[in-house]
Amino acid sequence: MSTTVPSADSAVPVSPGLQAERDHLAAARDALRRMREDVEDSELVLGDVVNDKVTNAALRRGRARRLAALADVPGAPLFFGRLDFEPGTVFLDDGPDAPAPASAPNGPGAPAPAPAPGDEPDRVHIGRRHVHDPDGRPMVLDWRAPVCVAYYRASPSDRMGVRTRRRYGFTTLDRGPHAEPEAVLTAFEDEPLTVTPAEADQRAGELLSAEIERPRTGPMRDIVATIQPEQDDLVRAPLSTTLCVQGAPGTGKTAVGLHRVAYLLYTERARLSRSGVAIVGPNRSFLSYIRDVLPALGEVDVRQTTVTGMLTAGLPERARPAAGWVRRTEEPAAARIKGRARMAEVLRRDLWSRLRTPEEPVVVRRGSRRWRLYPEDLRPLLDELAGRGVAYGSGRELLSHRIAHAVLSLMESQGEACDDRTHEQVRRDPAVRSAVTAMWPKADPLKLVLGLLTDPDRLARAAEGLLSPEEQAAVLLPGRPRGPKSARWSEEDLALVDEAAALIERPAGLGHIVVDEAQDLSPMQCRAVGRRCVSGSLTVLGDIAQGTSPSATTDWSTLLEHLGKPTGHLSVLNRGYRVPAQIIDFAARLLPSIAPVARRSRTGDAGSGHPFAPVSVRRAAGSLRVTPAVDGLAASVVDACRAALGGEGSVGLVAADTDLPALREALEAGGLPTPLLGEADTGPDAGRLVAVPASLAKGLEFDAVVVAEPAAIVEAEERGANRLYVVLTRAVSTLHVVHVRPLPEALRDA
Ligand SMILES: Nc1ncnc2c1ncn2[C@@H]1O[C@H](COP(=O)(O)OP(=O)(O)OP(=O)(O)O)[C@@H](O)[C@H]1O
Repeated sequence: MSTTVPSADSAVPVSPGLQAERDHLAAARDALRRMREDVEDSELVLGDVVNDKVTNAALRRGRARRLAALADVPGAPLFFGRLDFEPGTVFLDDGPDAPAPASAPNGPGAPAPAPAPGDEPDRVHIGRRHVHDPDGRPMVLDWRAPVCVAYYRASPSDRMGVRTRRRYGFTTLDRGPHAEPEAVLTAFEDEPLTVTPAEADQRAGELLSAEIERPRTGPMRDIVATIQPEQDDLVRAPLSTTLCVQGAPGTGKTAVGLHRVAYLLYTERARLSRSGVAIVGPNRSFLSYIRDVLPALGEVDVRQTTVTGMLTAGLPERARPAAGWVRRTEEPAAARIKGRARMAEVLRRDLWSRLRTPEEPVVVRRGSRRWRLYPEDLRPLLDELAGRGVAYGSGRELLSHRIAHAVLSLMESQGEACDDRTHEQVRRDPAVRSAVTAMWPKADPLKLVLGLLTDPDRLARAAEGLLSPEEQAAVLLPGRPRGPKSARWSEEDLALVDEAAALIERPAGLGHIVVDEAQDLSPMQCRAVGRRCVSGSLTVLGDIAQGTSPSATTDWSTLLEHLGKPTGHLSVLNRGYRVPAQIIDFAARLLPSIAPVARRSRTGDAGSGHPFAPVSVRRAAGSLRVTPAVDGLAASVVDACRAALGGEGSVGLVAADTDLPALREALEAGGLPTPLLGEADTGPDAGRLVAVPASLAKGLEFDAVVVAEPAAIVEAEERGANRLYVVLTRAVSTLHVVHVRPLPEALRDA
């Protein structure tokens, strides 16, 4: 049975069922407001002695966080679904006060018993936040609660105790510039789980397509109302599991990663709020695109960064070049060499080659007496420590203790009384300190890498047997930088700096890291991410066919090894949600050349001939147009963009980075000023039409995409054909390819 009232207009009569749901929504909103007020009114100030001030500040931060987590989500209803369970499945008695364990009383395929008169179901509304009434009775359950699993996974063949699943349609009312938009329920659809599996599939498919095709106007939105069973499996995998997800374009990898973070924070909040969680994405435009998803799910405390952002966060601000840490793009060949894992050994050798065996004795004066340690006494101390596998930085400290201990042994053998104070005094004695500095010099990661990459002889010593002379020449830094601040670092250099920093002092660990577009990480970058997660776990998301970096991986198991998680569990997502079949079939023609099957990793076959191709869940007639630009590229692109703006939602014009300026000028001249993605203050929500350099298209999507001159995108870089594959798979509804030059061979005759 389904009820649909397509309008939010109060003049249109609504069915009693829909009215009841609207009333419940209004009551839940009131209850959430009261929950917020309770937090706002909570007493914070304990006093003004110093300790209390510290505690107060922490309490204030905690309160701000709780308030942010209790914020209503403007434009989205507080609940998106409802489950009617068999009576007694969820609640112990006849009310929602006492939840029972969420076990499924009916085994897979068990028929639904016919409801007896008065046989009221256990009813739960499901939303992004938990909301309870003033008596503590749940009005909306958080989607992450165990009982809500059934919303995503129950099916006619395994009902999990559910009689009926209800999904809501809503519309967002714009309340003017000074008020938040308001979500109004306009419809609901009931899915009895007593139908045949085929009927259920068809109905669920229609709902899903409607949700995916809802026009986009801004940053990515959550998919919490329509997470699919294969996605839910990954979202709810336990924290201890490191997951690696190979997924073709638009299969929901990013969405899964973000929802998994929200889920883990719900189930393991205490552990993860101590250790921290981070999301690592390919670039700042992507981060800006995904920025609203976690806050919409009530999670406001997750760091979202790029790999380089993560690696440079701990570097001293005073050493930061004025133009930013990354000032140079590495040539592909040099990038590959610098990205290889063996660079870690080059750095290790260079760092530890700084140890010096002493040539002079250490002489400690105490009163009228002098205590001497000779080089032959000191050398074993140095060798023993160097062989123990300690971090370089802590070795200095340990050496000073060893030397003090040896001096104290001498003193005691001569009848001197020694205690801990004597040990500390000897350890801090200037003679001991300067011996330590001579034997175990201080090290700074930036200076170490700078020194190594600007001194061919030093590099040759460290790289012997690891890098050929040509490879050594390729990794040297350009120019003659005087110090770290004037060096022109590349992203690959900064991964080396991070390796050096970790050799000196091990970095603090995080509880969980999600790495998106992980196929592009070099082995050295993987090591950098992995060492921040030694005792935590990772969610590694990517697509081998979308690898565009010089070091892009061709094999997930190797990448997992570099991340330090060789037993990570590999899963494949192959149901494509974003891109209609006509478009994905067109783009997938590139796959045999960009991701030859011989290079496939342990993935399953998607069923469409290539292991990395998705099977689209949607077909959309007329979604693909490929047209030669008869009036020249710019004029045709302007026409294509104008036509795309005739439809609903967002429009992305994607072209080779160097082609974009001329195209933007033509658009401006044609009355369509088009902001550039990545420009200050322009995110994907800057306007309906945005110009996207091909190099920044990864991970983004638009309702309509215009791609200008594929040949130029292919030519722009070494893995340009992979880049083109990324670019061609950004469209949700329509893709229009405009070209003057011949298309890449695989795409001809479209
Ligand atoms: N279960 C779902 N319900 C509704 N929309 C979905 C679902 N799964 C994915 N989508 C939508 O499909 C689109 C693609 O999702 P997402 O960006 O997570 O895919 P991806 O695998 O990371 O793609 P790419 O590799 O191309 O970056 C998004 O708009 C997302 O909201």
